[in-house]
Order: sequence, then structure tokens, then C-alpha cells
Amino acid sequence: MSRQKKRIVVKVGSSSLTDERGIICMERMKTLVESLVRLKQEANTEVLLVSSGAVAAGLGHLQWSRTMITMPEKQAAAAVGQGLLIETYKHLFAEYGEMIAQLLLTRGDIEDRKRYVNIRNTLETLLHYGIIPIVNENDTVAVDEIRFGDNDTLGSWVGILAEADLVILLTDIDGLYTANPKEHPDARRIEVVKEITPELEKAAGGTGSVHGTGGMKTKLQAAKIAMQAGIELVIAHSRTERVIERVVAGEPLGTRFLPQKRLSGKKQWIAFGSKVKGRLFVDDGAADALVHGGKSLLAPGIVRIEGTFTEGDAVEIVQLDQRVIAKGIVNYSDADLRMICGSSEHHLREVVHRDVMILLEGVV
Ligand SMILES: Nc1ncnc2c1ncn2[C@@H]1O[C@H](COP(=O)(O)OP(=O)(O)O)[C@@H](O)[C@H]1O
Ligand SMILES: N[C@@H](CCC(=O)OP(=O)(O)O)C(=O)O
Repeated sequence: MSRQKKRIVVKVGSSSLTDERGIICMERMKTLVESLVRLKQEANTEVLLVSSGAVAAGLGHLQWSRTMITMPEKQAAAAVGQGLLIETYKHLFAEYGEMIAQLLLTRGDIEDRKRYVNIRNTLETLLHYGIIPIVNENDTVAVDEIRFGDNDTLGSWVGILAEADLVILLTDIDGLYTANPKEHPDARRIEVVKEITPELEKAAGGTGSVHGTGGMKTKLQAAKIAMQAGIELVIAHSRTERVIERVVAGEPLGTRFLPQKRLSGKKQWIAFGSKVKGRLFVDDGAADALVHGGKSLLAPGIVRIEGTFTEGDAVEIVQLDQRVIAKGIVNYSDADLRMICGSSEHHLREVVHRDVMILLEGVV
């Protein structure tokens, strides 16, 4: 891609925006805003901010305790806090003549191709006009099935949507360690990650680890998505002096996750965004044609169809031994496809075209 400006996403966690009592800290927000403005105005960089802190800001304003809080109360706090948060950002950025925009997203918005494209167009337009997008999860509507669940993953998603060059996750520790340093004082910081191995996942804490919204576990998941999408991601300490500028300049701060080969925009959505609505089981000949021959999937290779889907939905292409070999956009509904596969008529149109198919080896 030949964009003239560098494009970066900065995600800032609640722990970096609040003080020891969990109350939003104006000084910390100011420092963040100053850095983003410097990058934009002096370093020819487009910036997008993914900011947590709505729940914390709401709880503080309502003077509600953070313990013993129900999910609807948390969502109510986020609804109060989000307005306050964005109002504060608006004033802080305005001091430097910068305009901001608010985007509240859920995972469900990404899974729907039309909404995904709309979000992408909105972001592109905002950046074109020099407006700084500030993104958070739409906590009011987000229930488990449609939640990102954590803003780390959302950060990588915004990176994908905006086709960013770099995602920076700012947190309260200076990177990923070989183990949680709070429990293992001898743990070492990992400077560069080329591949996310099971050992690394173990270092970041398995399920049941009780740190923040997800501790390092969600940051590692976010890193995996970014790397596979071809975007570099850095985890760094929010309180390191001029951290954003220094990370962008390539200083070895925090933990840097190196990107893999970049997929095209549509293939990125197929790989990471689209929700699988059905499964097409294929015979060995079709599997071989897809994996080794670079071919599209045609009806004669399909042995069994599972699920309910319409044209344009994402389906998995599966071998008879249950191995998933590809994911792609199907050209028929399941009803039409059953009819086509059951008839001896010759159908020219591919069931899944090569251009909208990704082979899963090394992707998921
Ligand atoms: N291997 C590890 N390396 C670094 N930090 C870890 C590790 N395992 C768990 N952690 C914990 O993750 C915390 C950061 O995550 P979190 O509190 O969710 O931050 P944020 O609010 O910025 O998203 C650290 O303070 C640390 O206690
Ligand atoms: N959407 C929530 C933040 C969720 C979240 O991931 O928080 P954090 O781990 O602090 O980045 C909020 O604004 O309070």
C-alpha cells in the first residue's frame, strides 16, 4: 500500500488512565493527548485512539463502588462514563486545534460484512479530514456473544479496519514477561516475538488468571490477530517518557510482535471477522485442487453440506477427516447448493471463488 503517512493505533487501558483509587486521571489523559498530537502534527502520522475508561469514569462520577457491581450496573456506568470521557478528550484535543470523533463498536459489527465496510469507510473519511477517531466497545449493547470482551482485541481490529502500520497497547507494565513479574520476580521481559508459541501463551497466564480485564492473555490474543493480519504490534508501559513517539521511532521498548505477510482487506475480513455459517465437506480431489492447485471450489467436489447460510456468508471447507482446510464466501444459499449438488446438471459458477477464499494453514 502506498500511503504517504504512517498510520498508528494506540490502545490505552483503564489502568493507564486512572489513579490508584481507580479514578480517571486528567494528567495521564493530557500526556497521552500531547503525544498523539505531536505525532500527528510533527511526524506526518495519522493516529487512532482506542480508549478504555468508560466504566471507571462512570463509577467515579456516580460514586459507585467497583466491587459487587452487576453487569447492567457496569453497563450503566459505562454509558455515563463514555460521555464524560469523550467530552474530556474533546477539550484536551481542541487545545491543539484537533477534532475528534467517537466510534462505539461491538464484535457483531465486525462479523457483518456490510457494517464492517461502513466502519472502514467512516474511519477512512475521518482520517482524510484529519479528524482523530476515538474508539471504545459499545458496552451498552455488548453481551457475551457480540463482545470483543476486551479493548486489546478491539485495538487490533481497529488496526485491521484502518489498515494501520502499527498498533501500540499501552498498559501498566513494560511488555510481556516470561511469567507474571508480580508473582515471579525473576521473570524477564521478552523484547521481540516472531511467533506466538504455546509457551508464550502459558507465560501470559492461562484461564483463571486474575489481572485487570484480561491481563497479558488478551494482549497476546490481540497480538496474534495483528501479526496474522500483517500489522506490527507493541506492548509498552504507558508511563515511559514519550513512549508512543519512541515506539513509533523503533526504539526497543516493551515487547514488539513482528507482522506476518499482509492479507488483502477482504481476505482479512474472511480470516478474522466473518462468522462461519456453514461447513462444506469436500472429497480428496477437491481438497487437493484447493490446497495445491490454487483452484476455486466447484460443486462436484462437495460431498456434504452443513448449516443454514445465504449467498455471501462465510463457510468452512472441510475434509472428510474433519480437518478444516479453507474459509471463504459462498455463492449460493444452503438450499440452492443442496439442489445443485444433487443434480447432474453442470454449473459453471464456482461455489467458493478463489479470490474470496483463504487457506487456513498458518492462518488460524
Ligand atoms: N507474562 C506476563 N508479563 C507481563 N504482565 C503480565 C504477565 N502475566 C500477567 N501479567 C499482568 O498483566 C497486567 C496488565 O494487564 P491489565 O491489568 O489487563 O492492563 P490494561 O488495563 O492496560 O489492559 C500486568 O500488570 C501484570 O500484572
Ligand atoms: N469498554 C471498557 C473497557 C474494557 C477493557 O478492555 O478495559 P482494559 O483492560 O482496561 O483496557 C471501558 O471503557 O471501561
